[in-house]
Amino acid sequence: MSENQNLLPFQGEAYFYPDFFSKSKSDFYFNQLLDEIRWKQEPIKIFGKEVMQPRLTAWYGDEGKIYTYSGITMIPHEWTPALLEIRQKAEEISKVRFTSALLNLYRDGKDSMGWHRDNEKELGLNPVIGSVTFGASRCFQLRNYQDKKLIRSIDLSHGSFLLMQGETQHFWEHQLPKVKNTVDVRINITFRVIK
Ligand SMILES: O=C(O)CCC(=O)C(=O)O
Ligand SMILES: [Fe+2]
Repeated sequence: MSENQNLLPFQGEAYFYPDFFSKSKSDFYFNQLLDEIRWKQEPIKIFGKEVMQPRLTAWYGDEGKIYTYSGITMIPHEWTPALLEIRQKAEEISKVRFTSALLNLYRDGKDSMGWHRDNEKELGLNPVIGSVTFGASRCFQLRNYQDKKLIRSIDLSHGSFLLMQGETQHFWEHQLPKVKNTVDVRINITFRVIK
């Protein structure tokens, strides 16, 4: 792994590993996850109003690690063998023990995730987030919270790994914007440590 320069100029750390999983492993995991994960479209509360999220999600993890975000409480499903293998690789490079994973499935270019920080109190002071991508590449952006003109963009490709740590979740928001051109399904796993 040589591609490990910090993508952020200050106030946090983000490291990108483009070929974290081999092509054949990535193809295998993509199909496996597409098939066996209990994908659902869930509502979230925005200013007290329920709206459907523009993507499918699922929550997996250690028993009892309950997570609340945007007004919904997520009770985890049990780890699958594939998720445990992927987590193992993510843990080796991240040097933390991940308790939980939020999975996202973007069906096409209209599915997205808006600007946010992964700063729920369950994640502790400086969250370590390990993000795995299988399937279509999508543009991922980090934007400084104080200076919203300061943006870093990166293509998260099939089999890649992005590690965010340090003060990143205090000072940088991130998003996965919609795209106009046709894109295939993308699966993302964000591994997290719930305290
Ligand atoms: O799909 C992605 O790459 C981003 C996912 C994300 O930001 C999240 O799950 O909090
Ligand atoms: Fe996030």
